[in-house]
Formats: sequence, structure tokens, C-alpha cells
Amino acid sequence: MSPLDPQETATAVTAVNPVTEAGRMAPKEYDAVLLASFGGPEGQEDVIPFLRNVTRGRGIPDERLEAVSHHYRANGGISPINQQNRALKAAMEAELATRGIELPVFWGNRNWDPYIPQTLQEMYDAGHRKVLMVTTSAYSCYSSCRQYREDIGMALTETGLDGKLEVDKVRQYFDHPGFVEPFIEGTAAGLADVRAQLTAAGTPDAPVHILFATHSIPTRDAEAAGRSEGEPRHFEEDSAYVAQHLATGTEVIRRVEAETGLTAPWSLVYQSRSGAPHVPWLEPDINDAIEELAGQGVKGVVIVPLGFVSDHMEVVWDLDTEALETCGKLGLAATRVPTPGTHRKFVGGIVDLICERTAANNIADRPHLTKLGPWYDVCRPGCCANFRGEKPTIAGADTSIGTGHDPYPAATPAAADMATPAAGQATP
Ligand SMILES: CC1=C(CCC(=O)O)c2cc3nc(cc4[nH]c(cc5[nH]c(cc1n2)c(C)c5CCC(=O)O)c(CCC(=O)O)c4C)C(CCC(=O)O)=C3C
Ligand SMILES: [Fe+2]
Repeated sequence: MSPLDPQETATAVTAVNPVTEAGRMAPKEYDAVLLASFGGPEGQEDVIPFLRNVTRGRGIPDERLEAVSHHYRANGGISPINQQNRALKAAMEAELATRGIELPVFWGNRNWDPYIPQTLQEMYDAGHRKVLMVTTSAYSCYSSCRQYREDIGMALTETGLDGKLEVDKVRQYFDHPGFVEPFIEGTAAGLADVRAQLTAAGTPDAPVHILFATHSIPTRDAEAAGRSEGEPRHFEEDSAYVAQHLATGTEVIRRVEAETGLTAPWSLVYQSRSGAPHVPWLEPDINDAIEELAGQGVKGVVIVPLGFVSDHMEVVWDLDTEALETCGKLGLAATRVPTPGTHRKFVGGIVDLICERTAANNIADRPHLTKLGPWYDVCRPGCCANFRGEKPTIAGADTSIGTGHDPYPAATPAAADMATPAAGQATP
């Protein structure tokens, strides 16, 4: 339940969507785009240095890192993510050129070459001064939002570019049609595929279940996701991260049924949990959910990697290897739906997200498919908190690094009830 007094909530709800003028930046003449991503190793010799980068500052011994490297080791030490980002960058360049927009795209990673500080330096040396960052993370949480903003803040500090180079970021795009529509297409095709597998097996009417899969995160991070200091709004699920996934999943199901007549019960499940066992992370794990569904008589599963932008290691290993193996072991028909990747609609959507920041527009007109959006250009104070200590951070109301002005009006934004309906959601 919400920590808010229900009465207070009821009177405070002035709009379903709290993203009014607050949290939006004025249009700006950006002169370059930064595609920022996670990065991944490109050979066996990169694996441990990469994992040291991911876990930097936590003093994790190499033996422990070796233990979590098996999926990279099994794939020749190569993560698919860098190739996918090279392809996404090329597709963004082509789409910008088609629209006659002269904005060069640069690429930088948080954890592997090309690293963000060197890319920012390269951008500055090429004469760029106003940079708009697009990240390969769609939702709100520390790992997908604030950590990118911190890494830019630290890169500006370490390169001495703070005050010389402005870096802003596009909003979290979990409910942008460019991100969601490829999943709608994929889920429709996946349902048809699993139904066809069951028909071929002589059980055309057997129960099927849709699993929306996303990265598990510590519950403490989930609770801090998208939540700002002192703002009296709440999410029914106590987490913007969870609420955003449920709202997006709800919309995928609605559209698939409207467009194809196909549907099935669904749930949100989590994958790729790491960290100490006593620290609570979001559950259920996808493999546990699949076992439970099989126990309830489900015969087919459609796995939708709703939390991810490309078919990187967490998708090809944790879903295609582990989760599909779990399905195979239990005799379930199964398929894994593609991520947006370089889908025409996703690339077009990314360019739309860039364009909405360069020209004046009304917030209400910004594309968004759930009542949680459109998300903020500038995070509110404390949003997606880092419990490991403050760092210089861009694109937030609680920082001045990297941006030209404070976009916040004096008045605080109206409170709003951000609870999402989880209609149709079944618990496996
Ligand atoms: C929410 C989220 C996303 C989705 C949003 C987004 O896409 O950004 C994501 C993506 C990714 N996570 C990735 C890889 C890793 N994540 C790790 C560890 C962690 N992730 C976390 C969260 C997330 N992670 C968390 C809370 C941790 C533990 C704490 C920490 O260590 O910060 C570790 C350390 C080893 C381990 O703990 O297993 C690795 C190697 C790769 C690259 C894949 C490739 O190479 O193709 C990608 C795209
Ligand atoms: Fe991760």
C-alpha cells in the first residue's frame, strides 16, 4: 500500500500525468548526439578488465569476477552489445540523413571502449558544444538512468570539460511508440508461433502464458527509481521501475489483442539477478516462474524481453540459453521475441526523441503510450538515488554539471497518483 494518506492522495490528484512544464527543458540547438551504452568485451582477454570496470570501486576479487564471466567465456569472450550499438549508430545516422537533419552521432560506453570520457573529448575537439545523449536504457532506475548521468558528470569533471560542453539526455522512453511497437509486433508473432507449435503437437487449445522479462534490481533501487525527494506521489507497486514495466506490458497486451485477436494471461518476471543472496532483489526469477506455470498446466510460453533494447548477452544467455532450456526441460512450447534492436520504428522513435528536444512542442503532444509518460527531460532531485554516495550528475534538478541552465520553475510540480492498473496480470 501507498505510504500516503488516501484522502491526501485523492485531493492531490490534479492530473493523471504529472509531467507538465516541470521537468521539461527549453528547446536547444544541439550540435551532436551521444549514443551512450553499457559496453561489453570483444575477446577473452577483455572479459576480466571489463568486469573490473562494471564493478569498479567495490573491490571484488578477480576470482569472483571469473565466476560471473561464464556466459562471456562461452561466447569467445565476446558480447554482442558493441556490434549492436555500431549497427544502431549507423541506423540513426541514416535516419537523420533521410530527414535532412545535420547532427553527427558519436558513441561512448560506460564500461568498455569507446569509453564515454574519450568520446566527449573527441566531440569537443571536433567543435561540438551542445550534446544530446540517447542511452540504450528505456526505464527509470539507478542502472538505467542516474548511473549514466553520473558517468557523464564524472567524465566532464575528469576531462576538464565541465562548463565547456553541455550534455543533456533524452527522456526515458519505456512508453514511446518507437520502443513499444516492435514488442507489439514481436509478441503477436510470438503468440502465433507458440500456438502453431502447440497445434503441431496436437494440443491447439493448450494454455499459453506471456512472460515480460526485465532485469532484476535490488528492491531498494526499485523503490528509489524515478522517485524524487519530497514529492508526494506514489506508485501502486512502490516502484516506478515496476510500474513502468507493468504499464508498458498492459499496453502491449491490449494492442496485440486489438490488432490480432490473440491474447493470453501474462506476468512480469525478472532475470540476471546478481549480488549477495541476503540482499533482496525483484522477483520472481523467470526460471522459477516457468516452473510454476508448468506446474499449473501451462503448455506454451512467449518470452518478451521488455526491459531491453538489443539482443545483448543478458538476452542471448539468460533468456535464449537458460530460460529456453528451462522450458525445454519442462516440455513447454516456447519462443523469445526480438528486442527493438535496429527495428525501423525504434530507430525512427529515437530520432523523434531527439527532434522533440530541438523544437518547441507541448508536453501533451509528446508520444507516449501509458499514463506514466512522457517521462522527464530532467530528473527531479534525488531521483533514482545512488546509495553509494553522491557524484557529479548531469540532467537533474540537483546538479548543474553539463547543462546550460536550471529548467525548473520555482513552483513544485503538482502531485499525482501514478498508480498503474495491472489489469489482466496473472501471478504465475
Ligand atoms: C537494470 C539493468 C539493466 C537494463 C538497463 C540497461 O540495459 O542498461 C542492465 C543491463 C546490462 N547489464 C549488463 C552486464 C552486467 N550487469 C551487471 C550487474 C548489474 N546489472 C544491474 C542492472 C541492470 N543491468 C545491476 C543492478 C547489477 C548489479 C550491480 C552492478 O554491478 O552494478 C554485471 C556485473 C556482473 C554480474 O553481477 O553479473 C554485468 C557484466 C549488460 C551488458 C550485456 C552484454 O555484455 O551484452 C547490460 C546491457
Ligand atoms: Fe546489468
